Amino acid sequence: MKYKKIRNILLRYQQEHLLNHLSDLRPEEQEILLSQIDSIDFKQMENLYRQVENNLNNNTEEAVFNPLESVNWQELSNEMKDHCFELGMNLIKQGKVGVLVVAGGQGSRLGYEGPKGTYDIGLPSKKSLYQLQAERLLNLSNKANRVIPWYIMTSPENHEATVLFFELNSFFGYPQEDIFFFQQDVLPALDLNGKIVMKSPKEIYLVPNGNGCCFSALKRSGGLNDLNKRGIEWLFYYNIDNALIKVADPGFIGYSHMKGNPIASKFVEKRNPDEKVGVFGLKNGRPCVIEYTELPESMKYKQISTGQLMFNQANISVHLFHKDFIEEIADYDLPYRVARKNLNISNGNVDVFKFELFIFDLFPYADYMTSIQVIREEEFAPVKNKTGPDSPSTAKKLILDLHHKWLIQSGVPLEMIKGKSVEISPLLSYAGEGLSVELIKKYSNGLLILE
Ligand SMILES: CC(=O)N[C@H]1[C@@H](OP(=O)(O)O)O[C@H](CO)[C@@H](O)[C@@H]1O
Repeated sequence: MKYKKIRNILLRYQQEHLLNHLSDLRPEEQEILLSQIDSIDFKQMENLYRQVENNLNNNTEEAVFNPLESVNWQELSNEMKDHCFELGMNLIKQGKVGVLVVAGGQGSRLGYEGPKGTYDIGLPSKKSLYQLQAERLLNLSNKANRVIPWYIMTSPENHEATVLFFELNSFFGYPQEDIFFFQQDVLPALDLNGKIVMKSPKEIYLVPNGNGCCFSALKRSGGLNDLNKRGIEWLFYYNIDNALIKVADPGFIGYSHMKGNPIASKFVEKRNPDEKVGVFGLKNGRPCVIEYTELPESMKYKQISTGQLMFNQANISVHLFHKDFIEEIADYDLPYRVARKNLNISNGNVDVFKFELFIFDLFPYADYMTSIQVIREEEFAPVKNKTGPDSPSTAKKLILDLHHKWLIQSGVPLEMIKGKSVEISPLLSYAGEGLSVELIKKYSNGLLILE
């Protein structure tokens, strides 16, 4: 009965190839494949393919783009920085700050099978990205005497492995009741002719549907209720793959709170016109990010009189959202963005279209947003590629260089650490504070590693 119904649907949408190998499968495998097929919205997939055919992805052409007003954190006075920090710390102390990490992606460029957050970038301590983040959050939580709730978005593909990783590592000392795992959706990938791609004869290739689904997924999972119950006002959003992420940065939170816009973001200066980062701007007067895949050449190289790129505010995927805004937009339908990718399947490689929602397609719903420039070397160490730029080795070097700098700034004589790799546990210092020569002597290993 189920088979017949499914077959008819597939025939209607010309996707009957999904059943080509059904008779070769064991009964339980057949059952799994049929329910996978049953969960697909074929009408939606047909519409998405039509979108590709009509090349509707690029909606940047007719709009008017302008740079977004911003402030450089470095240029604020020390009084202002202290004031913002205190404001942010107070919000954390009052339990008004939560953190959301989007960690459901596939890490295909990195060539790593497991959840990206479990990746060890090769630091002396061998800490995973998750551990680095957990410890930074714990440091702040200890200072505030209040645990910062942590919402972790996984995908069906990596959910179990993520939770297991936390369990095996005793949640890195984080109170379990303050971690909330929830899952994003997946969508099939389509081949260039619009056919749904099979990963193997028994499985459809399902791809996480992008970070733009995070608030609807949070709501569906009960996470938004949890946020409300706890009285959280600001949600600090970030991408799992930034090894230098200053999670729940109090200064940033304080400044954004003071400005009062529903969204705030950090940015760094774009390294060069071709760097694969989105850029902030105003689209027809509303805040937006134009993704690197969609930035027209005319905007990419455009300079202002000083020679600086006009659109130079590189998105490092660090945002702050006000809870009221999240509630307002959680159910909004965002447009699916199309990307052409090469996927590895059981009988080789195949070119596909994959469909994703982008978090920053929510930005134009805010009347204005706060935009803050920060220092790249202190805040942005993306782990995207296996080797070369933005890889584990560049991220590791950025962390070790920063920790070295922290010690020097704390008055530690160069001879003591010259030529050594310095790694400071985030449990010991959140952003370089509280370090000294005595500390080096005390923690020559463990919390502070010198190699
Ligand atoms: C949809 C989305 O969030 N894209 C972000 C995100 O891209 P990735 O495709 O995940 O690398 O992170 C980049 C920073 O690491 C940022 O520049 C870009 O705009």
